[in-house]
Amino acid sequence: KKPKEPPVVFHWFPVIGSTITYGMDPYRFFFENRAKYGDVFTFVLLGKKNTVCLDTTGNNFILNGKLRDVNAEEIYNPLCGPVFGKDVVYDCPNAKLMEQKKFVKFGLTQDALRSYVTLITAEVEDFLKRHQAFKGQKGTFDVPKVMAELTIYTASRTLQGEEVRNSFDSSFAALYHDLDGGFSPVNFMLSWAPLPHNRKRDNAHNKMIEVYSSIVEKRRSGAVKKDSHDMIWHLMECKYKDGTPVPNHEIAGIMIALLMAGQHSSSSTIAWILLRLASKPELLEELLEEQKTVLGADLPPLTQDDLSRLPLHSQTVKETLRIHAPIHSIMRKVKQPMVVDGTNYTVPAGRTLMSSPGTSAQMDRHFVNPSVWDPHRWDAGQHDYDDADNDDVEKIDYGWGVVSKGTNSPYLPFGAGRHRCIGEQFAYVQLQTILCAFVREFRVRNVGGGREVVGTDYSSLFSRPLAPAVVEWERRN
Ligand code: HEM
Ligand SMILES: N#Cc1ccc(COc2ccc(/C=C/c3ccc(C(F)(F)[C@](O)(Cn4cnnn4)c4ccc(F)cc4F)nc3)cc2)cc1
Repeated sequence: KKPKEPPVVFHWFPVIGSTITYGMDPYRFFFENRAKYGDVFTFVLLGKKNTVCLDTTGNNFILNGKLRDVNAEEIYNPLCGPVFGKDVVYDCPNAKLMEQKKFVKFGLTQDALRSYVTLITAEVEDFLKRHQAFKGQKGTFDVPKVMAELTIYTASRTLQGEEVRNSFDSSFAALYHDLDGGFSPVNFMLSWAPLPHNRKRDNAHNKMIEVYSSIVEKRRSGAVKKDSHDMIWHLMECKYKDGTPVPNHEIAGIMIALLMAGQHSSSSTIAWILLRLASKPELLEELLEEQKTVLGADLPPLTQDDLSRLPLHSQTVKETLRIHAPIHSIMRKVKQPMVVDGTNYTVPAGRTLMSSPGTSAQMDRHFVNPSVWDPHRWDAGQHDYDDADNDDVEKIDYGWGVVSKGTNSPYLPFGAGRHRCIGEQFAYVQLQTILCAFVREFRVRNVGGGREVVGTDYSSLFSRPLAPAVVEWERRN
């Protein structure tokens, strides 16, 4: 007798299934169907059955799944392979990805992060003084558009290095744009199709591999002095466990992957932070107060050590990621039949599992008034569930550093388990530093002073604010 499978969400048409309702608003889709079917249910997305496993049990079941049971690269490589390149991330065995994550994690040293705070501050201050959108004393600006530009400058100046940063002022920006055109949900299905956006993607990818490889060659030749902590220098010195150094095309592919990851996640998050502050300007004043109280009224240049002494700034980032997680759906391919934790359902091999930590982060059983954006909810002692940094949380090392399994946490914006993010520390340094510099320079508020916030655009690979999202700015002092 066939084992019992999870209930299937009602749908009128085969293939289309629930694609539109899910694609328009994944969280609304998850909550509505959770009310009908519970935490585990199946829906049809572009002709494929996806079994969703929600809440902390579902997060743990999928994100801490065993390598022999769940597989990421089979789902992600058709989309990511042509963008990132050969032999990196999902275009190689998981063991090789674990080593590549170790390289990157170990490249983000305290010294590197310390130097990034200074570099990011310089980029932001220069940007806020010279950018077209910020001429004069006050005005308006389109937050998502302007923050995307600022993010790419701050990320390329630090992680990518001087040569890449300078090339963004010219050809590289166009290459990035064409490559990014291939980084969209339609390519979960059509990444192989000889469509114009894929030809542009492939052309841009090949040119970017060239750019990175020539940077590496020039540096190996000794023509360039090592005077920074960028990730290219670090990867040039890394060796795999079997002793082989990282080949140039893999250094290039990893750097492209870091560029795409960081750009979409950080620019969406900093945009949401500013849009939320514009809807709640009193919090902006509190942030400035925090800096003056902790760092001194003369607001000396920010250092990395300062960041850990500005709790309201990090809580602002933390709370924004709770409501506005850039990745709303995480997927894995089932390799052999699995009984779903906490149920008597079995999912067959070949099924796609979908986890949504962002959904558990908005459940009222875990957070009071979950739809209210309130950084103070994270004030010391206001919540009890296991935070990643307390010691009675189960920890595990997949070869790229010890991580908390995040087994019972309803708050996992960076995922959990072997595929957990290694960019969290960099993201926090980048986001908090941009926030600090912005708070010092500007007041922001909604046009007309309202307290509303724009809706979310779920149509691309990363959730982001619906654009354009224009707010008023005014230079302080
Ligand atoms: C606010 C910022 C960010 C958020 C919310 C975020 C979120 C995530 C999530 C949810 C995952 C797990 C994906 C999965 O399980 O399939 C992940 C993995 C990852 N992220 Fe991030 N990320 C952020 C920034 C970054 C940055 C800045 C980098 C690089 C510098 C980065 C590099 C990676 C890598 C390499 C992985 C591992 C993927 C794997 O092992 O399969 N992320 N991130
Ligand atoms: N009609 C309709 C209709 C239907 C459906 C939809 C939308 O449906 C969906 C469904 C699933 C998803 C999944 C998001 C997803 C997963 C993986 C990745 C990633 F792999 F790329 C990443 O994790 C990204 N990352 C990590 N850290 N920061 N960024 C990454 C890893 C390592 C790496 F090195 C570089 C990386 F950048 N990116 C994104 C998004 C949208 C719209 C419209």
